[in-house]
Amino acid sequence: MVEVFITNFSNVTKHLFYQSYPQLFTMLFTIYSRKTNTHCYYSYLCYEINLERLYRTVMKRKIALAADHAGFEYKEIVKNYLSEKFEVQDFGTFSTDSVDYPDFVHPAATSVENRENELGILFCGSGNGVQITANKHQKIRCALCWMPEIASLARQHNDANMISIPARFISKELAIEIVDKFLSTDFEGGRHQNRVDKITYC
Ligand SMILES: O=C(CO)[C@H](O)[C@H](O)COP(=O)(O)O
Repeated sequence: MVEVFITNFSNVTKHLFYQSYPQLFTMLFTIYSRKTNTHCYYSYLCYEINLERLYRTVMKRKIALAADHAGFEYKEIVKNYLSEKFEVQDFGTFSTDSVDYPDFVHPAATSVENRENELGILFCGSGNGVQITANKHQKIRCALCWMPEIASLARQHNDANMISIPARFISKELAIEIVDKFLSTDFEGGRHQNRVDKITYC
């Protein structure tokens, strides 16, 4: 039954299914690989990587945004900037009234962990509070970015799936450049993959 299920699906369908039900898909794929005695883990990773690229070209990429009152204005600017090309999910805050950033960051980080959103962008005054909060999540690698080169490196070397922007310390133009670099740069893998793999084992 599992074999029929796996083999009858096109890769695109599999990927879309994986996007919606990652745990169920992974479970079925594991059963299938054991049953057929094939090294499906690697083929799964390969098609995951290739389909990720295909997916990006045909589907709008999903981006989570969250901010506190200090980052609210920058969040709105970035939201407007991204809204045409990306599917943006705004987790708040929705005004400059004083708030506590974890109330907005945790839901945004959870959505990236659950793969409801591919990547996330966070804003607060210094960028630190939102970053520290996001990095409490096991599957989140959130990098504090105050210049575009740091955002590129966060993707290339750290496979960062979220960034934090210090809204009180950089210009709006620079924030947009940082966002552009973050969203257009891929993880390099290789030696960096080994290091990233070791991050959560502490
Ligand atoms: O940067 C931040 C957290 O790292 C916050 O935006 C900052 O602490 C908010 O400060 P205030 O309540 O004084 O506006």
